[in-house]
Amino acid sequence: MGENNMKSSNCKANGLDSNETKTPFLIGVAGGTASGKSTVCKRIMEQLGQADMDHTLRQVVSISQDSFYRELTEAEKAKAAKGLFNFDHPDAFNEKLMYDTLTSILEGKKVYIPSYDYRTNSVDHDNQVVIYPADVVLFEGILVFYFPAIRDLFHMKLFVDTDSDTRLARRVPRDIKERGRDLDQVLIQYMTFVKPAFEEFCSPTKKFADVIIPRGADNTVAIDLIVHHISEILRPGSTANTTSFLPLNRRPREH
Ligand SMILES: Nc1ncnc2c1ncn2[C@@H]1O[C@H](COP(=O)(O)OP(=O)(O)O)[C@@H](O)[C@H]1O
Ligand SMILES: Nc1ccn([C@@H]2O[C@H](COP(=O)(O)O)[C@@H](O)[C@H]2O)c(=O)n1
Repeated sequence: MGENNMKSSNCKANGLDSNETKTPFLIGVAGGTASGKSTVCKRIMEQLGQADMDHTLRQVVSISQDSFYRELTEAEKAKAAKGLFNFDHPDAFNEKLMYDTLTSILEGKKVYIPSYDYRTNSVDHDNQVVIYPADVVLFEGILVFYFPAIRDLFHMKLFVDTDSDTRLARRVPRDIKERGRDLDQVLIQYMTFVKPAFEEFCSPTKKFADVIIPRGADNTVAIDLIVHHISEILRPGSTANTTSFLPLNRRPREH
């Protein structure tokens, strides 16, 4: 199905005529490294029957903040290869690209997201992912609530709160198997940057969350409640309208 058909089917599902563009419901999912953010997003999509669907037809999409790491200089790349670059500091991200992409998504536009290669610590511009307009967009990452302008864009904010020992125990094998790291590198990076930056930049953003999800994807009750809420938004004939999805600071003034 083409892009226009997709937009029209989404609009129908929400009681809009095909010329109206719907503002997607934007959900931020924050939490420490390996807390289960992407697994929680995956569960939400699975329960909504969206996981194994053609991506052009999805009503719910999930995007990782890791796609918005900034390009490194050659000197920074050399440090990163030894686990000596701080990827957990807000300065490691391209905040403007993140903001511009999310605002385009909120305007109902199709956007292109770079993929990220953890093995080379670089953005892969040759493999961009197309994000088609959707009804619900999940944006997950360690610092999605850190930047005030970006934080204000979310309609709902979730914080995945998993014990730090569990997170480290999950991060070590993941980084070795999936991100091409060796044990020393993972542990040095964790103790030098990841843990202190979590305390300084990520953990304090928990206070902005609407819902805190203890134990991540193991917390099936929390996930069921969130899925129920999203289902209501997707329900055909839902009373939710375009402006009611807008963050407070972007809604037109009522007279
Ligand atoms: N509830 C869980 N039980 C066991 N392993 C899990 C659970 N949640 C996540 N994992 C594993 O932990 C690692 C990190 O999970 P992930 O969802 O990618 O975290 P994040 O997106 O927060 O970095 C992955 O290897 C994942 O398969
Ligand atoms: N080149 C990179 C980029 C990021 N990281 C680490 O990834 C973590 C964030 O991703 P999660 O899936 O774990 O949330 C973050 O803690 C960075 O340290 C990296 O190691 N290399």
